[in-house]
Amino acid sequence: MKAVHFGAGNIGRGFIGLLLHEAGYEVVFADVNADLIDAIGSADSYDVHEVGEGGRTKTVTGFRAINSSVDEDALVREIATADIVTTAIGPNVLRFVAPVIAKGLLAREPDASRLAVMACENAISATDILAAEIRSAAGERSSDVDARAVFANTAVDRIVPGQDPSAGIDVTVETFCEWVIESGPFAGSVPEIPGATFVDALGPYIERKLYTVNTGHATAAYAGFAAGHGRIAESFADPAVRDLVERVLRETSALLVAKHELDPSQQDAYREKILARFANDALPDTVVRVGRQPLRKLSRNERFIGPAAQLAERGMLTDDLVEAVGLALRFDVEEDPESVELQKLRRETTPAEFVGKVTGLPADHPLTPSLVQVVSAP
Ligand SMILES: NC(=O)C1=CN([C@@H]2O[C@H](COP(=O)(O)OP(=O)(O)OC[C@H]3O[C@@H](n4cnc5c(N)ncnc54)[C@H](O)[C@@H]3O)[C@@H](O)[C@H]2O)C=CC1
Ligand SMILES: O=P(O)(O)OC[C@H]1O[C@](O)(CO)[C@@H](O)[C@@H]1O
Repeated sequence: MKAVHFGAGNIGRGFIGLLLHEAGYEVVFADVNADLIDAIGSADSYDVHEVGEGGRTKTVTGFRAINSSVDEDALVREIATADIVTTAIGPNVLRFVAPVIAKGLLAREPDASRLAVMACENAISATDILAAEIRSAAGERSSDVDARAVFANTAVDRIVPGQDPSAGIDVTVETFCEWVIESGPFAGSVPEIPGATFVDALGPYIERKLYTVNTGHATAAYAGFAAGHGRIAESFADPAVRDLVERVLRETSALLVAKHELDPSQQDAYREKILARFANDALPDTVVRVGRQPLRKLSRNERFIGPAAQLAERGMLTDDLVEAVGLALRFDVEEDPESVELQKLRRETTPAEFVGKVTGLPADHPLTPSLVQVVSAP
């Protein structure tokens, strides 16, 4: 069994590549980072160090590596003969890998089994976004794409911090991981991946994950940055930051319970477990990494505006989420192009224009006035 995985970064090596390896797949990593691909290509194994309570080290073997910017033909051949294609490259990059996946699909033998395509990104319906791009890249052969592929959305949860450059291709991760995949598209024959959980309805899982883990983590990052903290664990140990994270997650939990009819005590337990993960001092994670790409994180369906807009539409409280958005506006990191753009927009637009442009909310949305107010604050 063979899997082609796009993105040999933190999640690629430390989570999806590991689980595919444990499931018995040979993993072909495809990445545009030449140094990384050379390092993976010249290694026989790498270690995944799980840190925190119960952590242990796991070794991944049986992989190869392809530089996807220079060796497209080889990549097409690999996809044409693979069982699974996964991605962990960032939601905004999916459109760039779609053309080569389309070529690989169209190069498959017509009687080959259907290729399972799963985007493993922090975004709602990331695989649907990828599938649309693949169909578009296939042009008039888009119906062949659907005959040859099964597209399944997924939710991925494991905190994998930036890595120490001296660690080579080894990866340090937290012990927790959860890969949830929608089963419907497989029509009864899901791929064998023991580390993954297949569910009928992914919607509640992805919203619960994005609006709890990601909303809380990003709040800790933005509040921590504003308070002058560098590491996430240090930020989370600041009582004022922790208090805000807890308040924000009580608001998102209220939405999740109301919308998906979750058991409130189970959601409380889920939230507590996540708060303990944020406090993991063994993870060398930074507020700059977790807060990266603030414009994406402040967009319409993402971790702040997504839940806050739905809460406002239901007439429920959003004060703490709006406070967190206010802190996100102070994320000013020279090396992060979206942070630079965010600060530029703040200087060059009115608060109302800023809210419309960044969040995509119309002026008459019930959340808009409180956002305009927080953007107007000095
Ligand atoms: N790191 C984490 O804790 C978590 C990350 N995620 C999600 O996983 C995805 C990946 O995140 P990370 O692994 O942290 O990022 P990363 O930056 O460590 O890895 C991304 C990799 O994708 C590669 N890449 C970029 N453009 C590419 C292209 N066109 N073709 C092939 N490879 C390309 C980069 O060179 C890099 O090696 C993101 O969507 C993120 O939101 C989800 C859960 C947790
Ligand atoms: O990867 P994104 O979407 O930029 O979000 C930042 C971080 O959020 C988490 O997924 C969960 O908190 C991180 O570990 C992740 O890298």
